[in-house]
Amino acid sequence: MSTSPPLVIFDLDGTLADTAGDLMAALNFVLERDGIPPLPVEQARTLLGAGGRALIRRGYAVSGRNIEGTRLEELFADFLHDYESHIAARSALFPGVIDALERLERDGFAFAVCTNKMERASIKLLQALGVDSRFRAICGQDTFGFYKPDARTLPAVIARAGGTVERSVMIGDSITDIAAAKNAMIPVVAVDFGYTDKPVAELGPDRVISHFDELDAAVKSLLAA
Ligand SMILES: O=C(O)COP(=O)(O)O
Ligand SMILES: [Mg+2]
Repeated sequence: MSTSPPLVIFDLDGTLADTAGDLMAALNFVLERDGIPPLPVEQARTLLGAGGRALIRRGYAVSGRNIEGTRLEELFADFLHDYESHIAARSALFPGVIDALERLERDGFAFAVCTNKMERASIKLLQALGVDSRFRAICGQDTFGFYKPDARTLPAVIARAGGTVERSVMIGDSITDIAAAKNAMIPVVAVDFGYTDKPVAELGPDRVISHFDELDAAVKSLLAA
């Protein structure tokens, strides 16, 4: 008999938490130091989803500058240092997250986080938001040596959280999450309030929700299927 609970795996930036204000502030810290005008927080939509290095590369590319190699690594270290100093100053859980976790927990679900943030920053953010202890595993871009959308990522998170691939669902806001789930043949619910330049409904998720109040029904219908 299996004792593994059904598992709900959450993306972090743009899914569990609205973090664009702090991420864009840290990006603007490095851009401004290089004499580049700050980017508006609305631009997060086109810049976030693939992790901090991608954010920096895309942020510099807006003004036509190509950043790679050791320069990228230096900027990434400075970005992370700045970001971690104000990690939840302008960040908050999206409405209904806590209530949804409590309802699903009462129904026997367990939870994990799979993000392309660094693991340390992810844990620090979830601690600051008061929810870290609710997750059986908090996995970041540097946790396994591969990351979303690599097909191995979600199975690795599931193994760490003590779940099974057959009874897991991914919740995310971007093409990266939807591709990671499809690559691992795991059903995926997209939230439509996160960071994506293309509407998530066009990216082929199994369900789309606009509020966490709709999460339970979406997850249960996918696991029953
Ligand atoms: O912020 C990013 O670029 C990635 O973070 P996410 O995987 O939690 O969305
Ligand atoms: Mg995201």
